[in-house]
Amino acid sequence: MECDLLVIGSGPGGYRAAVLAALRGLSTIIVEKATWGGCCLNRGCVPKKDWYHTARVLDSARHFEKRGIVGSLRGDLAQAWRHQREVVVAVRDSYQSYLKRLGVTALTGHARFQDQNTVIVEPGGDTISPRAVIIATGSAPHVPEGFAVTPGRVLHSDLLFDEPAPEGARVLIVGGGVVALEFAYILRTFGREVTWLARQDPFARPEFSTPAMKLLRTAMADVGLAPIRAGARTLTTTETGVSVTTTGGEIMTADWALLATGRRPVTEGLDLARVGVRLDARGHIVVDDKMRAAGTTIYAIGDCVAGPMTANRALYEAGVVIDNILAPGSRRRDLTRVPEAVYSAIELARVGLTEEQAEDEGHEPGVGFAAFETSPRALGQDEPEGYVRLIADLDNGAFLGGEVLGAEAGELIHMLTASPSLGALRRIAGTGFNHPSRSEEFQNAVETLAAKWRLQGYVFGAGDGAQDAS
Ligand SMILES: Cc1cc2nc3c(=O)[nH]c(=O)nc-3n(C[C@H](O)[C@H](O)[C@H](O)COP(=O)(O)OP(=O)(O)OC[C@H]3O[C@@H](n4cnc5c(N)ncnc54)[C@H](O)[C@@H]3O)c2cc1C
Ligand SMILES: NC(=O)c1ccc[n+]([C@@H]2O[C@H](COP(=O)([O-])OP(=O)(O)OC[C@H]3O[C@@H](n4cnc5c(N)ncnc54)[C@H](O)[C@@H]3O)[C@@H](O)[C@H]2O)c1
Repeated sequence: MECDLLVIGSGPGGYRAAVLAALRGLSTIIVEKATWGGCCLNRGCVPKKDWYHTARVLDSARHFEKRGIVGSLRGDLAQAWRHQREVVVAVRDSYQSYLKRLGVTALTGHARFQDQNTVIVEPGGDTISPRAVIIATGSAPHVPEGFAVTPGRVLHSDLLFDEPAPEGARVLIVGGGVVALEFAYILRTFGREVTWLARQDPFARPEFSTPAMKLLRTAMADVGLAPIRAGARTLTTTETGVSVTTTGGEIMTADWALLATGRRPVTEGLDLARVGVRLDARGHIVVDDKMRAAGTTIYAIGDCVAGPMTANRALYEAGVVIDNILAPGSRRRDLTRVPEAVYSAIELARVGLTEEQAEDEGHEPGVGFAAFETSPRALGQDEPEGYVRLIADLDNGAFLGGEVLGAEAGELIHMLTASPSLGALRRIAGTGFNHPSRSEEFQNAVETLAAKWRLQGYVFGAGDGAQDAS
């Protein structure tokens, strides 16, 4: 089989690359060895957000009495599991039919390189001669040495989505990353007793600001969640559950455990060495700033490449690579364009540079801020926590980065990703907003920023610098 582009892996990176390639006229084949849609669709973002929505609804019951709602709510994790499964199947069907409509050939099997110009798909043995290849083989849960996954007792996040969650009420979560942050909240809201072991402080994430971490910590504490600062040294299954020995020597028991101990890139069985694709010390595929992994025809994107392991990055990199295949060397990867969002006791989202990064790059950053506590929409929703925080370059009024905390932060962040450029702040200042809405706080944050740092000329378009920012 011949084609312009072969994509290996159908997660968000591979799927998006195949769609963009077909839309732009490339004959495209995509190969998937397991479930179509990869981690994000089947065991990550999509089902997680389905559960997160239910968790938020359950959590809103805290405000029922004062809102005049009578009654209480109780979460049923088994039914919530069935609900996420229905959503996943519906989305998967729509993805597959879209690929079909676009004329993308979808093959099932394990792809491996035979040489620079040939990829074999097993077990069928299809031989493909593509003009370019994108490796988008993603990642898999990392289980620390000495720990064993046992269905029904010791799970990683993949297993949590593959089978209905164990019934036991006492859950032990091991890990201080995003999976732990998100599932500690979801499981707690569904009524589980959560014991949370985190080797590192989960509220010390350099990509988010100190006020963001403070708010997250408070929101977690409000729902009864506080991590124990210790690692898990051993984790064994017992007749009735699990038993953990912490790095401090303490022994704790629970009905079941969730290992949220990271993910590792998947590259096995691809025969990458045959085509000169190199791996770094942690097993990630090494790419240049145009996402080239070997020569000018083999590219890699998403979780199999070093960087934040998010669907957002994989989706963005798909666009970078398709541009580079169509116009070689034309587009450089710029991760400041990729938003990040975390869904926990409070929703957090950010994009662009932090103040520290901005300073390191030679900018003079200034911050503008608008809190939701006076937003009529947020007050009416009983969710006044959070804020919009913007960082601008004081030398030219350019938008450098921003952060949103609070309800729907993952949606609101698009106010900043749509045009992250010199004129972004002026665009927000001049935008017509729906009132009352949470989005209006972006305008307030821009105005606060302008007043505080005397950036009115850049932001409102009159006076010094108006020309620069347009
Ligand atoms: C619990 C959880 C929640 C998450 N929530 C979010 C979120 O809210 N937002 C966000 O941005 N990110 C989230 N993520 C991260 C996100 O899911 C991943 O970053 C994303 O799926 C990576 O996409 P990818 O295309 O690189 O790879 P993957 O989604 O891992 O897909 C790779 C695919 O390649 C296939 N494959 C591998 N080798 C071969 C081969 N040799 N031949 C054929 N096929 C092969 C695999 O079977 C797989 O289907 C979450 C992750 C987890 C675990
Ligand atoms: N909203 C999102 O974008 C989102 C959501 C979920 C996952 N993800 C991505 O998926 C990837 C995996 O997430 P993760 O949270 O599993 O990984 P992670 O790498 O962020 O965190 C792993 C954590 O496990 C801890 N750990 C490892 N061994 C331990 C032990 N023995 N005892 C105690 N703690 C131990 C580490 O210290 C670390 O805090 C991340 O890269 C994340 O960005 C993204």
